[in-house]
Amino acid sequence: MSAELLRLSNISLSFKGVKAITDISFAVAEGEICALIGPNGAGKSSLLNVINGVYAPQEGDIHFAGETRRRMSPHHAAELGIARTFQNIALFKGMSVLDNVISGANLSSRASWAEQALTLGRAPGEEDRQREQAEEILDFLEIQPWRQAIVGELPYGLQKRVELARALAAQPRLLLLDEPMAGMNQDEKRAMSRFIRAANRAFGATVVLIEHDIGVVMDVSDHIVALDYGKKIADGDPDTVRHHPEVIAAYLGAAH
Ligand SMILES: Nc1ncnc2c1ncn2[C@@H]1O[C@H](COP(=O)(O)OP(=O)(O)OP(=O)(O)O)[C@@H](O)[C@H]1O
Repeated sequence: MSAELLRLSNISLSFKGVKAITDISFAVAEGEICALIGPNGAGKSSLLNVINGVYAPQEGDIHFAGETRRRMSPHHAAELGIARTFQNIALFKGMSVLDNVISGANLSSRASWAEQALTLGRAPGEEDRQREQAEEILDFLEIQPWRQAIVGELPYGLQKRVELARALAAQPRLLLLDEPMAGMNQDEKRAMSRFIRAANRAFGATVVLIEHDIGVVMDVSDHIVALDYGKKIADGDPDTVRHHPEVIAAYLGAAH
């Protein structure tokens, strides 16, 4: 069995006294694809925001790559190799596909921001390396034909793929994908699932994703954690979680 990359221990988070997450614990093994599922408002996005340091939980600890902490800044999370995509695409819409992907590489660059701005130190060689790597990722995700296209002018499904490319350019150890298939038709979802699986294998990135389409979730994930009203209701392999009575009741539409 693979080593643990991430473990959440007894995480609780509330907003002005309203509980979004209650006492959630689970572990993600290095190299796996883990899906967070649950109805609207179950706490899935909040949990991603805890993992990448945007929200500070009131209780609990996050263990990541050998470090344990209550919270970390988003900046530190990026340095540790945590990258993410967003429910509503967060790309530079007026820039080219290639430049967007290169901007993702900058997040993990060893040259400091000041060095890059002044093109001192490691920055010039770094720039070539980043461009080369960005081109490789564009090839891998089959978006090379649009490399010079302006992102905002591309169809939605392709923009989602560019966002995945940008996150991969940071060479993450942990990739957080918030609804990577949202708004896609079945063909686009199938293609995106294939790219996520391929990226997981080829780049060795562990993935935690949020997805509502249960068919896609069953197909793409090794491990599923189900939430309802901020609590964990099931945790295991897809087959176990699919047949869990609380999951059937809460998520798959049976009456409460
Ligand atoms: N910044 C915030 N301020 C106040 N309440 C919040 C905030 N973020 C989330 N919440 C609340 O926390 C709860 C969990 O929300 P969250 O967005 O994490 O759920 P979700 O499972 O991702 O839902 P969805 O599938 O609709 O995206 C909800 O009740 C939500 O209203």
